[in-house]
Amino acid sequence: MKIITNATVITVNEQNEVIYNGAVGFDGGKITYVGKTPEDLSAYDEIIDGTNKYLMPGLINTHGHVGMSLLRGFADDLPLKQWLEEKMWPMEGQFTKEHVKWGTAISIIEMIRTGTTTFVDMYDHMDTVAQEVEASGMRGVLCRGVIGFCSEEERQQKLQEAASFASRWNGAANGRIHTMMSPHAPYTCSPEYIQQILEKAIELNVPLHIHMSESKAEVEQNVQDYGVRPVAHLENLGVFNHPTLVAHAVHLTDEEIDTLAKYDVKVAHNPISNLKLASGVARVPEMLAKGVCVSLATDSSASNNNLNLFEELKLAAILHKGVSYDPEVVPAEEALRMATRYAADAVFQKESLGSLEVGKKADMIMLNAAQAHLQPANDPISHVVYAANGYDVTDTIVDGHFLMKDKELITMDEQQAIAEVNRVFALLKQ
Ligand SMILES: Nc1ncnc2c1ncn2[C@@H]1O[C@H](CSCC[C@H]([NH3+])C(=O)O)[C@@H](O)[C@H]1O
Ligand SMILES: [Zn+2]
Repeated sequence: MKIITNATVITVNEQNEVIYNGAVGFDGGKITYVGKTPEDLSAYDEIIDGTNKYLMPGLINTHGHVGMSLLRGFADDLPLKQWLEEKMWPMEGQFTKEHVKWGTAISIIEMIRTGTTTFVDMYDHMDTVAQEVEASGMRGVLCRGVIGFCSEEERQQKLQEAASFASRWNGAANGRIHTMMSPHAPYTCSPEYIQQILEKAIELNVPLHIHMSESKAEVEQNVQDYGVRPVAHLENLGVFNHPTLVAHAVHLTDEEIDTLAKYDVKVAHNPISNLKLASGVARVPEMLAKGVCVSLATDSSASNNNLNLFEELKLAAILHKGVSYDPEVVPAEEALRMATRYAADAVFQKESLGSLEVGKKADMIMLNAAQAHLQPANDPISHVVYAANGYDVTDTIVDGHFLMKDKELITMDEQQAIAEVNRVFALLKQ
């Protein structure tokens, strides 16, 4: 049994408790104690001093494409459609396993360094992504995303690949890997294809993950092609009768927000990506007010351009205040829940992730609180959301194992990943 002692514990439990001089005990990957630092520590065989540290749940990034870190800085300042069709897809078409391996490796390193302990990934070459998750000790919710712009034969082959991936890796890596099925978007998959993917998801009993209502142009195109907006389109196809996580949900009417609430559709909010691609600003306060589960995500490093979820945490808390002229929307505690508790719900693991509570997985991070920019030490939650940044994280623990200890990476070779990602990027034709 291990215990971290003398820390400021930000539990993100139902009561939003902060425990000063707190401690978290854990054993076999699970949390066994949360409370004040006990007088008697004789039951523990490892005692980790958390003095001057914030100890909190690891952040959960609910949407992204980690292989795309290879395209960081490759094509900036374009609108979504042009960016995808002219820049991303031609480059991704050349990706081999090796590209995805090293794009994934630098992403995982960045996430470990900035306090993310679980990430959702929609991509291809997913065996490679899953192997990196397994080797790194991270937690992943992974799916082989499929785009239907190809021959029927290729579409069926992609569907088989996605289903085979989802069934082989679900529960792998000591339960650290969960899987989903994923039609890329309503504008890249026909209704028939979406239904076939949905049927597989039902058969395999895994959730569905899809991009939805990201840009105004997408919504208009959907109305032209199918006579309805994307939400009604997916509702009509039966998608929302199945557990579903949608990415973006930027352009929504009041009725569409009601629909998402009614079916308990989970939302991954990607504020930086949506701003950078000029897609717009999601109606997060309205969604939260109606009880929609809204979580935070980075999207990929090609549209962000990093995977530091602390940036989303702050932006989600301030952006919606500015847009609504209401400083009371998305308060700090709510933003923090969107990156932890609600995100655990968004990946259908709310029983085991998202807060520091006895019985949950020991996925947690520590931040160095003894720094000038985190003084005076008066409100830890405010500081974590508004003043801290991802590189204040000193320790990252997943399933009870340290992936970073005192800023030192335990499972990943950063120098090798830096060298390899540059080598394989140079192999691509631009
Ligand atoms: N913000 C975004 N909106 C829509 N699609 C995106 C976004 N960011 C990345 N993508 C794309 O999402 C896809 C992930 S799914 C992979 C699809 C696969 N290559 C196939 O052809 O079947 C990638 O092709 C990305 O370029
Ligand atoms: Zn995406």
